[in-house]
Amino acid sequence: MRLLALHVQDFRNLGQVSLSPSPHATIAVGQNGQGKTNLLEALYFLATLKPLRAGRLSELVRWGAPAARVTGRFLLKGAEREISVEVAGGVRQSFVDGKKAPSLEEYFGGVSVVAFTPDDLEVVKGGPDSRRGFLDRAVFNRFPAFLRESREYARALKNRNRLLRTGPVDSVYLEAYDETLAKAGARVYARRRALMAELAPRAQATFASIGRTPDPASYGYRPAHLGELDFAQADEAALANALREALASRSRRDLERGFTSVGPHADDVSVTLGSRSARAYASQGQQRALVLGWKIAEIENLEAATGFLPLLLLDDVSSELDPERNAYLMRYLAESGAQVFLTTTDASLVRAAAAQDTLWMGVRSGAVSLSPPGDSPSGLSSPPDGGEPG
Ligand SMILES: Nc1ncnc2c1ncn2[C@@H]1O[C@H](COP(=O)(O)OP(=O)(O)OP(=O)(O)O)[C@@H](O)[C@H]1O
Repeated sequence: MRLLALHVQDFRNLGQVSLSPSPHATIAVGQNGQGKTNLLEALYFLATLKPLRAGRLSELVRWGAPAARVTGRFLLKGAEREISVEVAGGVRQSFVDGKKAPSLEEYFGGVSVVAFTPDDLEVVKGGPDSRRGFLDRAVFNRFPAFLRESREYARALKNRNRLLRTGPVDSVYLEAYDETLAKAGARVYARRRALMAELAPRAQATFASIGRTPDPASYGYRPAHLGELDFAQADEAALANALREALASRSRRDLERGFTSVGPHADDVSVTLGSRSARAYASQGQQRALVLGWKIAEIENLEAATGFLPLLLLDDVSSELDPERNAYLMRYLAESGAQVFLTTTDASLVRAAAAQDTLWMGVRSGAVSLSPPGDSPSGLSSPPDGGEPG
């Protein structure tokens, strides 16, 4: 898979951007607050239909503009196809080759992306919700149908919570809501479990080579409150049963509190180092190495599963990693052959990922200036005047 062309219109502070990315590294250099992350976010949104940071879709539309639109032309299995996503009036619409996308499967058609941001580096010590988001992003990348499945779960959860808040509830009525929630929840459990089965061993192995510690890492997911269930082996019907029972047994408490206390939305991912909680005991450098191990595993896992390397989006992570781990990452990117987009305020931090055909771009006040391929800002360790190389 390769992105041949990208067009962005009125997305956040970006007015109009058209570029033909390098098959390898495309690097956006600029000072803080200029629009570098917005460019990656546009690409992430195109490839996943999910915002990277925004809470609401309307945040993605450039202030004062009626709509935001991102279009990408991809080379996939020898054929070219164009996908677009548009946001207008808080509503998203997706297109394939200029026509409304008939289905998500048709839209994605093999496009996949892995993003790596400074927020990811904080995930080990953050709260369960950020780890869940982190896990689910990997699940979306691996199983695009999860976009719809997780929404179904979110809808069922919202409906049950609304019912709990409206006061005394007929138990037969509540059971019907539990049934819907349990089925949708079982799907989410199964998807997360499948992803973890593939990813965790790879992440553990990658960490072993970058962690600089004799302690092994482990990454695990086990839903809470499912009793004696053998989570690793249970089929989807058994998962749904277990969740239905957990919902029923906690319904009094849920009614008192007005929200659902069990289900995939309340789970956590455990990350341990030498069998101790990494959140509680790992150093900051170790925590970041644990995340780096996970991200590299995600890339390799997607390649193994789909036969393609995903697009890689790295938002200013180099300045957050120590020099040794940054060097590891840059070497990995250069050797992997992946198509990668990097942002940085300091070109010297990412130069090791650049090859002869790197496309360097400067980003300033939402405008992108391009340097011809190969015209790297050599000797430019800190780009002058807002980072317009070349
Ligand atoms: N919907 C929007 N319309 C117009 N401008 C927006 C919108 N959303 C965000 N911005 C602007 O985008 C800018 C931030 O861009 P971005 O996050 O891409 O910065 P950056 O270049 O990655 O900076 P940093 O290096 O600090 O991460 C801010 O000036 C913000 O006000």
